[in-house]
Amino acid sequence: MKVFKFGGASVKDAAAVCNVGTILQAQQSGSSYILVVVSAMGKTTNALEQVFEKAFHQQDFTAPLSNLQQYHYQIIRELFPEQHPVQQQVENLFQQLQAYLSTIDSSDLYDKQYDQVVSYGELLASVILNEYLTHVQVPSTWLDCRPIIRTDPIWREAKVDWNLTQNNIQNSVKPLLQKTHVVTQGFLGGTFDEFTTTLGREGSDYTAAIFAYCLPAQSVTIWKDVAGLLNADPKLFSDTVLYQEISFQETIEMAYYGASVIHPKTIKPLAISHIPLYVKSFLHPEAPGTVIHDCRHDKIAPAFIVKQQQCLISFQEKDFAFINESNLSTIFAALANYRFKINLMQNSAISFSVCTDSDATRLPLFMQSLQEQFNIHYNTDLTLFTIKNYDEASITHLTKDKIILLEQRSRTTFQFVSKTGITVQP
Ligand SMILES: Nc1ncnc2c1ncn2[C@@H]1O[C@H](COP(=O)(O)OP(=O)(O)O)[C@@H](O)[C@H]1O
Ligand SMILES: N[C@@H](CC(=O)OP(=O)(O)O)C(=O)O
Repeated sequence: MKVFKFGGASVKDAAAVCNVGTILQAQQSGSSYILVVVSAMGKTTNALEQVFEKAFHQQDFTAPLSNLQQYHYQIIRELFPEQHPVQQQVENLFQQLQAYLSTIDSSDLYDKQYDQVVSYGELLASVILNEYLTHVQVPSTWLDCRPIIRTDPIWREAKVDWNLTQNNIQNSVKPLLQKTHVVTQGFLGGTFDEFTTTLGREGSDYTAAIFAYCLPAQSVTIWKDVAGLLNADPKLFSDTVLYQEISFQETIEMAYYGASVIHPKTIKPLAISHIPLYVKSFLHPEAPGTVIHDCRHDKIAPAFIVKQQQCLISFQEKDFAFINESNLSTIFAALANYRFKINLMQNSAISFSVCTDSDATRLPLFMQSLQEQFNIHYNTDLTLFTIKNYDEASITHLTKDKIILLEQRSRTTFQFVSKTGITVQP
């Protein structure tokens, strides 16, 4: 049993959906079926976020919702003959979404209602892909993952209940995979009282790992618009190098530091169950791509990782007290309380600095909660650069012309926070 994950870029239009069909047709062996995890088409999740934002603030969301409808209808028109039943299914989903949007209550939980709305991207994509596969005679069954992937109600960042989820997958998904491919949604889960949850933005890679761990699968393949795992994002750096083979450990660290090609939570379930992860190009499916698995490296090309929209905050006790375990625990408790992840930290005698993702809503509240005890200084719009497996040449190359506010180096990793960013290549 294998798991394939197709992200937004791989199903962004009708031609892309056809290409997914071709990839699956090439896999048909008759005896081994594939669990297919699909994300929302193209930039649908961003568009649904905009629709939700307007609905929550009681603003008119008709135009962005209608654009989203037209986008999906256009894809269907190009893929299916007229009067195909998929049309009704997609219409039903849009009607359900519209009905939910009309009940949105600004005085109720933002994050909970957000999850109910953005989940429609994956529901639409999975219905369309499943119908398309059936249409081109690839045996396939649609699966609603929400009663299967059981989570807690931490909206937008739900935690998986592994025991329940594994039981569900063993009892209801494994038997299905004896007969057909199964198409399901990435990114989504469900609570015991049947509310939809999401696993964190870009969380469909993680969904693939959850299914793979629980089946267990022989491998996971995530299909991307790049040749595989590269030593840098090709949108930010020229002359990137493909890792043909790389260890789970190297990859988990790259994902943690911000290599957005793989969601950071994806690696752990695969590493502990020794399930190889292939990163392959949906544009060149015949190319080998990258295999991430149990292996050792003597030497590996330095990896350049960039995290944008960073904030560097420094704290000093008002009475010049030393930084110690007690005031650090106060700062850490506030970071946890406001759900800030520490991307880098450093302390000196009387000052503690932390680099986190900027968040215009939570940042002021977080700082307010500490301002009685600490003098707080901060800079926003910063970039955190990381070089894994650095050499001196790579440091010289990357730090050239940068205004550096803080830097740190360990035996393998060099990081700095910079006022100078990096531009996306056209
Ligand atoms: N180290 C890296 N190797 C390859 N791609 C990377 C890397 N870091 C960032 N990326 C970016 O990740 C993108 C693919 O991931 P993503 O957009 O999340 O795909 P999808 O949403 O289709 O699953 C690439 O287009 C590339 O710009
Ligand atoms: N659609 C969700 C989940 C996801 O993982 O998408 P993608 O595979 O396209 O990154 C998001 O955009 O966050």
